[in-house]
Amino acid sequence: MSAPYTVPKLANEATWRDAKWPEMKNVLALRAAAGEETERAPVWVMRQAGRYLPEFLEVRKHHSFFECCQTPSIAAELTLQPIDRYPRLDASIIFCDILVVPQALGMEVLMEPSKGPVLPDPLVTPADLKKLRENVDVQKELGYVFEAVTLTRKGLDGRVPLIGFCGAPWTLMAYMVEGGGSKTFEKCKSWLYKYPEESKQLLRIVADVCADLLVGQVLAGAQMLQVFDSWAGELTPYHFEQFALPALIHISKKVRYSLKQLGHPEVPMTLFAKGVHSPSSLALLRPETIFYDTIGLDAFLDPVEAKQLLGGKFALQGNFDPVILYGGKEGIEKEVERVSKRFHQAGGGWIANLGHGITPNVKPEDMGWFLECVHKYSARK
Ligand SMILES: Cc1c2[nH]c(c1CCC(=O)O)Cc1[nH]c(c(CCC(=O)O)c1C)Cc1[nH]c(c(CCC(=O)O)c1C)Cc1[nH]c(c(C)c1CCC(=O)O)C2
Repeated sequence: MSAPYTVPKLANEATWRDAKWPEMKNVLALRAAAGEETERAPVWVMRQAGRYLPEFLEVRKHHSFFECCQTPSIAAELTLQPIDRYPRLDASIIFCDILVVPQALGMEVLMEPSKGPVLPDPLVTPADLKKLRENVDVQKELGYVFEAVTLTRKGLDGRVPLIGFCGAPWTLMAYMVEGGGSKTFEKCKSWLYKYPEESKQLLRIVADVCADLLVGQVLAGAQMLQVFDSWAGELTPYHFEQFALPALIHISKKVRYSLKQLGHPEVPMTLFAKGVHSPSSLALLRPETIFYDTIGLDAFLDPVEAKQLLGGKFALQGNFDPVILYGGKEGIEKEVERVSKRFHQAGGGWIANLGHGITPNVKPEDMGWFLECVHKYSARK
């Protein structure tokens, strides 16, 4: 039988075994990802390197967004900023963006200050699929991400584990077809109705690059992985199952297969499928069916209810409302206490996080207070 997946060709394929990484001082996040009920919840925050930090804005004054992503020394510096500022963070996430995958496929992506991402030449009909680069060489197109990961892992000096990530195929397809963000998702959703087979083909093309990007990050030093399906909630449960989910499973299976072929130990994988709330969709996300270890919840799910639908003794991640950070000291403390009780009741591993990214107007000291509260109230008595 032929191999089910093509393992990417990567520069550090032969050398990862020789890497001498600094000894880990804090592996709480890795333990929780393995399903362990840790003495307190490890905590990190989506978009923890971002515009709420003055030191981030200072760097951004001198470099464009994608220049930051593409220059390994800058990406590493930005990744380390929140870790240096907040000793209470228990994980680091590499500074990059989900849209580097459409770039690797040959699409132009601009980051416009008032609009966010813009793809000036989107995919309009399936005939445009031929514009995409075939057999993407991730080492060539995205080698800068791998370099940034290695530099960061060294710079972390074992303080906390490093998370690698990618966008999910459906979320990336949304950007590639809409040409940027959208309120209605009319164009990308109409592809699913008009061109179901070509949509699946596109999702598969994207998933292949995503998987290779994740494998490359692991060989370069990433210790955990997260897939961001930020627009999963725009789909009906039927379309989530038919389109988004098979592409997510393709990623987890291809990553696991490739790492095994390369002789690398497995790393925990988290799926963050934002807005997936229907009981039937959640029931599809059982780790044993989709091969992800941790399920990230957004703020609109109750951890106990979600756990009942998901079943099993595995880890949940989340799910504080990002607006908690505007709630004032007392408001933050009360809400952390309330949500912590729900996660304790849900049982299994818990990686504390927001239910979506931290927003630009948060005061850095409020983020610090939030982390302090998580340390206090997530402690199991
Ligand atoms: C949808 C999505 C994108 N990017 C990402 C997602 C999935 C998570 C989510 O749903 O928020 C993921 C992402 N983007 C960024 C990271 C870095 C790591 C981290 O700290 O979490 C991660 C994990 C940096 C970033 N990516 C972006 C910034 C800000 C841009 C700037 O500095 O000008 C940062 C720090 C830009 C970006 N990138 C994207 C958008 C919509 C925007 C503009 C809007 C916004 O800023 O929130 C696409």
